[in-house]
Amino acid sequence: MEEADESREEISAQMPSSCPNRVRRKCSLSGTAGLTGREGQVARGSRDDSSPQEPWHLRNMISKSRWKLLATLALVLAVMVWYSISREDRYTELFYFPIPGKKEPCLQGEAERMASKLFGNYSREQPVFLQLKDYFWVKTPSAYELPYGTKGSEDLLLRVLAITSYSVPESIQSLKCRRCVVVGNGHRLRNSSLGEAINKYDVVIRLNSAPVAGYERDVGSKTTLRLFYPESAHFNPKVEDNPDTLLVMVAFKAMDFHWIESILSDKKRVQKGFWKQPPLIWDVNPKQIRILNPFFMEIAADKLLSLPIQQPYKIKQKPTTGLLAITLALHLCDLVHIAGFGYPDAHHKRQSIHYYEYITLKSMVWSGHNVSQEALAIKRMLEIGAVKNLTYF
Ligand SMILES: CC(=O)N[C@H]1[C@H]([C@H](O)[C@H](O)CO)O[C@](OP(=O)(O)OC[C@H]2O[C@@H](n3ccc(N)nc3=O)[C@H](O)[C@@H]2O)(C(=O)O)C[C@@H]1O
Ligand SMILES: CO[C@@H]1[C@H](O)[C@@H](O)[C@H](O[C@H]2[C@H](O)[C@@H](NC(C)=O)[C@H](OCc3ccccc3)O[C@@H]2CO)O[C@@H]1CO
Repeated sequence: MEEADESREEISAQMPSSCPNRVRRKCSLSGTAGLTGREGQVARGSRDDSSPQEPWHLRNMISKSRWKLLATLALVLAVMVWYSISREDRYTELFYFPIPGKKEPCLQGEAERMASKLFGNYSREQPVFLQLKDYFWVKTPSAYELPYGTKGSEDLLLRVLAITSYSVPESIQSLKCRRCVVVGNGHRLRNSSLGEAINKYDVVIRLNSAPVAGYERDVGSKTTLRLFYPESAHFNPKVEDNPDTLLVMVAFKAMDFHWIESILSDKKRVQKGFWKQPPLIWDVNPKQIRILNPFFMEIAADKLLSLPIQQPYKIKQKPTTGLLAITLALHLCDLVHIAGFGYPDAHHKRQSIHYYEYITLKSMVWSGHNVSQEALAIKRMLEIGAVKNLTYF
């Protein structure tokens, strides 16, 4: 209070009484040095002022100045808060700590904005899963063959889509803001104690045959979507998944459609054409199966890894299932966090790459994945804030 009175006096002391109303602000800046006698008294807001209007104007101006001062302070404070938050983001961009027991703040449309930044001009209209209508009535012409498109596999696909579904479940559809976490299979999840935090996301995306049973403390137990291909399908999905988990098949070759059709329609199994034996008996509910739109593979390959569409080599380069899942999440979700991504560096070649088994980088020599290139793509996503990482990178 005292301070306020002082500042009022200070301002009023600088105010020449001769200032006309319209130039008051300018006038006040010119100062009152040398004001004496009555002039000085008026400038200080003297009570015996012959013009009864002046003290009111002075008070008005004082309160205006005070508001201006407060507004400036608030602005400075806001800038400081904004700056410190953005700095904090930069520090944590490679490693994000979820607050236990607290749901992540979710900004509707945020991942979509980030996806546009990353992928440039790309269609939001694409369905997440392939749908029968696109192959039944009007055959959707696809520019590419598998794995980036469905060209040449339409009839096979028609049969598969007739026995599977394509809808995004209402439980996901109805969410105002979708918080998603993509759980990679990396060794970094071991002893991470992230299970509880992972289970809190609306959508938990897992990959291949990554187990949860026995690893709940580190990786959680909720699985909303699991991306897989025949060679990576878990032999006992009921143990690792929830009854409502969507099993999303990523097709790399026509044989993958053959496999899922033979399983679901109980047709004769074909064993040739796979690089690893997939399950021949697979106990799943057909309602849980979806076929991922190859569009996401194209986006990951082209926009994130700059891979050529046509590859004349024996070992064709392709995105890992994890990178594909992040691409999908940026399309499906509003907030995308990741965990368990990142391979050991050259100095730790003998370190396991998985959280659930001992297997080294050597196993990936024929995989057609460029993990260094993928690391750069993920770092870029972390840097622009498109995704946040719950484990280190
Ligand atoms: C031998 C082999 O072919 N291994 C491939 C395996 C294998 O086919 C399945 O595990 C079988 O169940 O699958 C892959 O991947 P994998 O199943 O190992 O891991 C799933 C995804 O997690 C991310 N990851 C994994 C380990 C690690 N140290 N850092 C990571 O970032 C990657 O994004 C990875 O995609 C695959 O599908 O991409 C890629 C691997 O190259
Ligand atoms: C997302 O890719 C999946 C997995 O991560 C890859 O490791 C795997 O790569 C296999 C590749 O697809 C096979 N290629 C063909 C044409 O089937 C390859 O087959 C053996 C081979 C080896 C060397 C040269 C030619 C062929 O085996 C790779 C695994 O070692 O693909 C997965 C998707 O299917």
